[in-house]
Amino acid sequence: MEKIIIKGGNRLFGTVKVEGAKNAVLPVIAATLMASTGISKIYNVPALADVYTIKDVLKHLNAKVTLEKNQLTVNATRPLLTEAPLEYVTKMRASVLVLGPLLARYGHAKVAMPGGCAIGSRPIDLHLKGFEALGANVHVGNGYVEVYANKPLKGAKVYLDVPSVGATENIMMAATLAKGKTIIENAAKEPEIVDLANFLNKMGARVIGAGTETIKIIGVEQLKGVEHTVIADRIEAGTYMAAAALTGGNVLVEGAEIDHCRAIVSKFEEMGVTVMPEPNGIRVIGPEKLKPVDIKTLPYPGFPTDMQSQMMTLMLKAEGTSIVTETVFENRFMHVEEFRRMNADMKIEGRSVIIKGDRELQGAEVQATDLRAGASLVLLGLIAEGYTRVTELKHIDRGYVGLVEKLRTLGADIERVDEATQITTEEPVEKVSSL
Ligand SMILES: CC(=O)N[C@H]1[C@@H](OP(=O)(O)OP(=O)(O)OC[C@H]2O[C@@H](n3ccc(=O)[nH]c3=O)[C@H](O)[C@@H]2O)O[C@H](CO)[C@@H](O)[C@@H]1O
Ligand SMILES: C=C(OP(=O)(O)O)C(=O)O
Repeated sequence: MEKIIIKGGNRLFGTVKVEGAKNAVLPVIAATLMASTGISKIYNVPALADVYTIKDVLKHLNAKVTLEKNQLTVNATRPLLTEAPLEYVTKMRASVLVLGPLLARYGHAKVAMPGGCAIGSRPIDLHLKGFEALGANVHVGNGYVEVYANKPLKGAKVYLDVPSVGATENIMMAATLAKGKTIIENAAKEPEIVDLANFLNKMGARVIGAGTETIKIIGVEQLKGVEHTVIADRIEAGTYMAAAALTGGNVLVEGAEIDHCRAIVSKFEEMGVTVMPEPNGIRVIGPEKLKPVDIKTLPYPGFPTDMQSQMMTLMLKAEGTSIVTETVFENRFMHVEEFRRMNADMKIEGRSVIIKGDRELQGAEVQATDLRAGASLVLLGLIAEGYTRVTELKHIDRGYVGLVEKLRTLGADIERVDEATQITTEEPVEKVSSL
């Protein structure tokens, strides 16, 4: 079994480089399916398990895809299939993002219905509501969801009950080739939505207002392949910022975009962390003592749920009591049990966790329950007494490229091993993606 083993106690110093954003690159890659002419070239593509999964989905659909040194090339000009089987959706929920593009281009798409996951039930009702508003029929049965249009999609007004990131992206993509004007109200405002809109507009789409709660899409006849550089991953950046703050270190998180990290930065500052924007990134200097703080996760520009568990690691070191309230996903506290195995004093009360800080944390054998939980257990290992062994690394590989190497370069005592063979196994992304 593969494990990450960390010996706690080292402060982190130096520079760490942030990759392209997982949550931006996945919808952008899905959108390349709509390019009926030309080749799409996507730069700054992180070599993540999720990227290999979506690449496999595109290949299955008959697109020609190559990934070389962070550059992904997609030729989707030959006829495509419109059905993605279960194996891809179980590996990665974001596989449902091919629904919008295929519906737009072919009037038909079918994917396995995604189930819940470790952070909540995660329905796709709002995606489907949007497709129906554009004139598509939706059929759910035998574990699949099928969307089809008997006549061309027609622009419409769609109000989202919650500003879902995935629903906004899927509806935005479907609407690019619909006749007339679509308006998405209460749209998600995440930077990844803006990145997707920028890519679609380069492809020839007319998307206006991405980044605000009202997005207008004027349908066009066809889209073409173009070049695009994906934005930096604000959650990966936040994770390394947390590592620096937690260990009392001094780290430059290179490539991190301060404008996308405002909520994170503001909470770090409340805790007494020094955060300095520099021309090529964000410098974080951890104090000797952290102050307690309360956070509530919210859609962007609120505090991101994807940084919730990493923030808890800082709270565990703070002098006093902090409270985390999770409002985005109904079940994103699975990591609390694992933190407790490391002697953390945490109590779940409904949608909140009360965290008593400043207690000695102890190394233990713990399991990553989702990708951010996995990264957070590694963070906690950096300050725990003795050795921490983190298992279920497939989750971490979905969202972090070279986590172990990057932390080691900053001075952490950390390695990744396969205990069955006692071989150090670093960067196994391709292997994991084929599990
Ligand atoms: C690949 C990707 O970009 N993943 C991100 C995306 O996930 P994802 O796009 O799945 O998250 P959503 O924004 O859709 O989910 C937000 C909330 O809306 C609910 N909901 C969503 C869709 C729907 O049809 N019905 C419904 O009720 C969800 O259950 C959840 O409670 O945004 C999340 C919220 O910032 C992040 O944690 C994920 O990292
Ligand atoms: C929840 C996350 O991603 P996904 O939606 O891909 O599961 C995440 O990135 O923390």
